[in-house]
Amino acid sequence: MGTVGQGVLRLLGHNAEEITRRVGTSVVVTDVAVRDPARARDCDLSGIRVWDDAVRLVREADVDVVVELIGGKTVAREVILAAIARGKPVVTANKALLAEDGNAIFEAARMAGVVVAFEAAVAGGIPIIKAIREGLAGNVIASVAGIINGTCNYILTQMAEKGESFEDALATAQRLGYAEADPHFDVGGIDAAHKLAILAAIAFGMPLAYGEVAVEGITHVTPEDIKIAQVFGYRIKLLAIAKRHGAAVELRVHPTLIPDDTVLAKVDGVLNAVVVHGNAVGQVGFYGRGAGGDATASAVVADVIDVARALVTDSRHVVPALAFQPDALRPLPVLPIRAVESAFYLRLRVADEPGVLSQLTAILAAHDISIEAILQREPRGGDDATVALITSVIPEHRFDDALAEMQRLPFVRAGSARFRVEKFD
Ligand SMILES: NC(=O)c1ccc[n+]([C@@H]2O[C@H](COP(=O)([O-])OP(=O)(O)OC[C@H]3O[C@@H](n4cnc5c(N)ncnc54)[C@H](O)[C@@H]3O)[C@@H](O)[C@H]2O)c1
Ligand SMILES: N[C@@H](CCO)C(=O)O
Ligand code: NA
Repeated sequence: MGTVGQGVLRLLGHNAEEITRRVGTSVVVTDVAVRDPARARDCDLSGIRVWDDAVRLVREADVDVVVELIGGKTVAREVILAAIARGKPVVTANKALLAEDGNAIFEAARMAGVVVAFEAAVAGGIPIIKAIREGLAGNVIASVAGIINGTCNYILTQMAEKGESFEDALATAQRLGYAEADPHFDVGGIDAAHKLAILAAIAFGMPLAYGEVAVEGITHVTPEDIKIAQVFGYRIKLLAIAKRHGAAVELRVHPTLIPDDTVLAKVDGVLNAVVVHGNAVGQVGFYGRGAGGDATASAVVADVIDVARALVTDSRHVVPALAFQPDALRPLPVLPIRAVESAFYLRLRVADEPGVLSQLTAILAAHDISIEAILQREPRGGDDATVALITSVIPEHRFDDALAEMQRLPFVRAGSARFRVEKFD
């Protein structure tokens, strides 16, 4: 019931209705184990049996799935092995344990016929495990690389953009629930190396080889290095790289200068990004929140849903074709496009005469449409002039009404262009 555990409990509550429609039955938290029952928590434990001994819970409670969100390699390992021994599927976010002891844990799970699911262990909310293991399974994967520690990326971003000190940025990352219990795992590059070992295993089909990852953290990256790199046109990011070289692989985590006009250079704050190179698909990129209670809970709950579906559905239809159970699909009214809101780009050909702009803008104002950008190009060689503009976000019917009125003006020629504008931020 720490950062991620509370996030999972909240999410299972908030999204209960849709989760039931996806699984075919409700997913209910019946039992939790906590270290300190007296501690105040940002989630509702009413109706839930609270244990002070996690291993005992797993051995004795009447549950279908065990979710391990304790972290570390002692109690967490005991919890997972006890669940496997009882034949209970396990969901965990524990990359440290999996990277270091995963070979033995997965073997024990295989022998017992039990699933150990771990989407939350790598890149938080980004569904990278599922993408590589299932979505890209038709490829021979040549490389997996990216930004996979949210805490380090947050610190480096704050140092570069806000001039914040390393210590202050780390303290904020801890407060926001991004950092590991021991933040040395983050800033020392160890957490990224744990995740890289997991990625390399599922990308290349090799056992977990955490001990062979070359690791360098970000503690010696100074504000001065960040500034000089910026002058050269680079950003400094903690990258994790796994690449095939013939029959060998390279596995490394280190601060890296990357050109500031590349996609990875623009992945800032707690965001993670993973780029996979497959021999059929080419390059595929994944991007999203890599840490934090809610983003990580998204991945944990996805695994819980996977496991729950397998428990309640016949094996040929574990994942419903349309994601929700067939009897849970509900028709939703689709908005007519005229009611959809968007910003618009408009280009008009107009006669070159006085008063053109003011009449066009008067019509827009009358329809309560504000202009975000506008330009007028003078006529060349007897041509008409061009006026182009971008509007604020408005319902489409309002834009169309204004456009129809503009097109009735005597100086507006045929041949206008109109496109929707999406800003994606
Ligand atoms: N925070 C994130 O963004 C994030 C993202 C991905 C994965 N993870 C992983 O998720 C796991 C949990 O991380 P977190 O950030 O929630 O850590 P956290 O420290 O907030 O939570 C861990 C909780 O476990 C409790 N605990 C410790 N020993 C216990 C015991 N014996 N019995 C019962 N409870 C016990 C602690 O009191 C604490 O509340 C870790 O494996 C971490 O690496 C975290
Ligand atoms: N401490 C980790 C949590 C997500 O695995 C990070 O900052 O990325
Ligand atoms: Na993930």
